[in-house]
Amino acid sequence: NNEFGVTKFKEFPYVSAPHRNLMVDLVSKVENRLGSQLLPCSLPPDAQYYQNQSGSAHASLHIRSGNKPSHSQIDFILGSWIHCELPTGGALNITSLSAFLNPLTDAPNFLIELIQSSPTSLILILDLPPRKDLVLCPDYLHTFYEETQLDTRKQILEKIPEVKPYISSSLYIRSVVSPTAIMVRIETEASRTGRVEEFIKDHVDPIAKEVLGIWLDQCACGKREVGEAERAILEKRDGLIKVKTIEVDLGSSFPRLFGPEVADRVLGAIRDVFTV
Ligand SMILES: C=CC1=C(C)/C(=C/C2=NC(=C3\c4[nH]c(Cc5[nH]c(C=O)c(C)c5CC)c(C)c4C(=O)[C@@H]3C(=O)OC)/[C@@H](CCC(=O)O)[C@@H]2C)NC1=O
Repeated sequence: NNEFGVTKFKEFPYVSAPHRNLMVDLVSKVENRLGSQLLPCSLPPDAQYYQNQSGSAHASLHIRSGNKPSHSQIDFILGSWIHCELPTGGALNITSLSAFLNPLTDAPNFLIELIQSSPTSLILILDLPPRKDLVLCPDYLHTFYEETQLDTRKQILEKIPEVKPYISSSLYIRSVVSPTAIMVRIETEASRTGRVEEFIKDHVDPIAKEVLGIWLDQCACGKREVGEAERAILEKRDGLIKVKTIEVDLGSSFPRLFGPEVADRVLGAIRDVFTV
């Protein structure tokens, strides 16, 4: 019975056109390529759209699980947007799309997050987080990170003057990303309005679509041999990452943004999907 019933997840409201277009295009690219393998979103409606008591924070969550493991190596695809009005008059917008594979393959997952906390600054996280130890498996490093040239895209972005590395305060987060992870913050002068939108349109959009394309071709639709013992190790590692990233990303921000009751409900719904 909330007005979000009419605001579809896929409209990514509250963000600029280039930001919305990018997220809509990425979700469509995933659904067009993997749609036949994905079940419809089965989250309860009050987890698909939720808001805080005062209505100053609105959010949407969309999770589609892969068909039974025998038919798909997709664990689930998760899309989300969060909009919070800040007391300073600005707004916090976090949009994210993540794709998790199941132990039928050991290929990397996909993650993009755009975190905008002011009209002149944006944090971009774009990575194929590894699912195996890169020291123990040199061919994994070669196949997914060297051959795919992911580092060249990272270098292109970091050449842009307003782009600075984003160093997460969480050592855990730093430990789960790949060596080619794009974790940057762009800070523009207040006078240069529209610069962040230009950056998203000219640089983030094409690179994000290329990285997603690599993930779809080489990871989601690639074939990897995974033995029984290895599958058990993958299952454990994947489970630990899901539990821990919910805690790091959402554990403190959700109760603060949505209050304990809504936070518990939505985190519970996410955990139900994450820890199958
Ligand atoms: C595996 C690789 C990962 C990386 C590299 C990674 C990075 C980061 N995400 C952060 C955050 C974040 N993300 C989301 C989306 C989201 N995350 C999950 C997780 O299960 C779900 C289910 C959803 C959809 C609801 C929200 C809502 C949210 C924050 O509030 C938080 C933030 O904006 O703080 C500024 C930052 C926390 C650490 C830091 O402050 O530096 C950091 C940038 N997060 C990873 O998982």
